[in-house]
Amino acid sequence: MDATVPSRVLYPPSLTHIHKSLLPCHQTGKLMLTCCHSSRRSGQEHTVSCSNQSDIKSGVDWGTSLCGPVQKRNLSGQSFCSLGACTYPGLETGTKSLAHAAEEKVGVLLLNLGGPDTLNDVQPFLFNLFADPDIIRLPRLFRFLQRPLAQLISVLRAPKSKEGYASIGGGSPLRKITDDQATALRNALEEKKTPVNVYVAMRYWHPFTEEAVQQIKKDRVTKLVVLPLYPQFSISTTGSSIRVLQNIFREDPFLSRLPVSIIQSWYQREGYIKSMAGLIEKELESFSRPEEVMIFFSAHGVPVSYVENAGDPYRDQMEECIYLIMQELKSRGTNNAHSLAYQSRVGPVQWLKPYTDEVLVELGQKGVKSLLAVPVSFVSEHIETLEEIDMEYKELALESGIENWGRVPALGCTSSFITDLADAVIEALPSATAMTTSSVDSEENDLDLVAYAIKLFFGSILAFVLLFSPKMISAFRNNLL
Ligand SMILES: C=CC1=C(C)c2cc3[nH]c(cc4nc(cc5[nH]c(cc1n2)c(C)c5CCC(=O)O)C(CCC(=O)O)=C4C)c(C)c3C=C
Ligand SMILES: [Fe+2]
Repeated sequence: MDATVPSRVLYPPSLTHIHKSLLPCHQTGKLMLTCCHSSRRSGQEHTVSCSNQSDIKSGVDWGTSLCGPVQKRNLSGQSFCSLGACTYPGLETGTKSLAHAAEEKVGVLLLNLGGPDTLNDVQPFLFNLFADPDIIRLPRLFRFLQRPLAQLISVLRAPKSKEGYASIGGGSPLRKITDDQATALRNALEEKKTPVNVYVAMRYWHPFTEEAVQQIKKDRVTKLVVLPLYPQFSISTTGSSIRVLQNIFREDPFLSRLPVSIIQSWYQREGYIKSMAGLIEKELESFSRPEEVMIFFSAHGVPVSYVENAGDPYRDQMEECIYLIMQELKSRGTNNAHSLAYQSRVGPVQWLKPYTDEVLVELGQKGVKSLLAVPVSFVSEHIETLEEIDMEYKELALESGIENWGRVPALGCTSSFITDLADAVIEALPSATAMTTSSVDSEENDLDLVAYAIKLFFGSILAFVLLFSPKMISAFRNNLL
């Protein structure tokens, strides 16, 4: 890694920062927010998203505030973003006196998805997930339908999801694994002479983000590092959790002044890449002819529109991540063939391709005999590794002619990985600044009752038409919901 890289840590995407980065778009001339993200495919730095001002207000289009205005590229081809330091009146950043530093109480907030603890939790968990406007992105006119739609989809999907959770022991293992990671991270930071409190904030199940934030307030934390447990950024995961955090922080006088540093993604960190390469190498050894094994990266998908319309950097980051892991393996003398596909699609829209199930069948038909599946978008075991990969995809692969199947375990508490997360936290600390916001959102929230009634009327008609559209009906038939 290039030692001259100033920081890979991003500041909280506050509206203050967003306004600073409004620029006229060279294509349309409209005022646009820019988010820089370099791509390995082009080999050059380029801007992947331009979103117009109305999108900013919606609070949904996370393409707008992913990286901030400045992005640089280091010599080894990795991308990072940086923003100028943003100080808040009355709060010094970086140069604290020794006496002040002694009173410091650092918190680390781990962001994760959460999962149902029992089968009874499955439907309410799914409701929380589908009620998230970053998961089902309805046009503004239909936003009032979010909760009824979430209720409907969660009830329809619950039986299928319950079967999945039943087959992995009756609930999600996410809470326990995340708690273990929190403990391991606290210990690793203690060893590095950085004592911290670690908090867990789940997006869709307990402990909810609100619960974690209340604890942070109670503990009078003086500086906070926000660390998502997703290596790559997506609007639907890290973006969604940060939006919730921003909403909570905006309303609270203590929290809105708390210096915060948000690590938005860390897929390019050396420790993570090396840890992944280590797990892959180890698992390859369990095959009788390791050099003939296809390394098959399977990432959780997102709808294509997130990447192509909303500027989600997820696909670019995923491809860069795979590139870096393969480079690391090559440098260790492992030159296996590899491929990347996307799993776990839900609903009647197009998701990132190629789809994992289709690629497995194709590989089998092409004569691939040995395959090592590598889950790459998440660092814990969960339903999509334990059920979807280990059961469904394994069965499909074997039926398709693949004879030798293996799967790399999720990183979990692998010590080199946890140590690297601890380093990421330490690197993030100096850039903590207050999350500041403007009043743009509250102006927008002023309710116009007449407009609301009109929206409700036409929206209901359209929702009815949509729900019974051929696409929706075929999604039900094909078991995609
Ligand atoms: C990087 C990881 C993830 C992305 C991106 C993501 C997007 C995304 N997910 C859904 C719908 C569902 N996800 C579900 C479970 C689930 N999703 C992730 C990770 C990502 N999701 C994890 C780790 C889990 C498992 C949690 C657990 O309990 O172990 C589910 C519920 C399970 C099921 O019924 O299949 C749904 C539904 C969408 C729509 C989406 C992007 C828009
Ligand atoms: Fe998901």
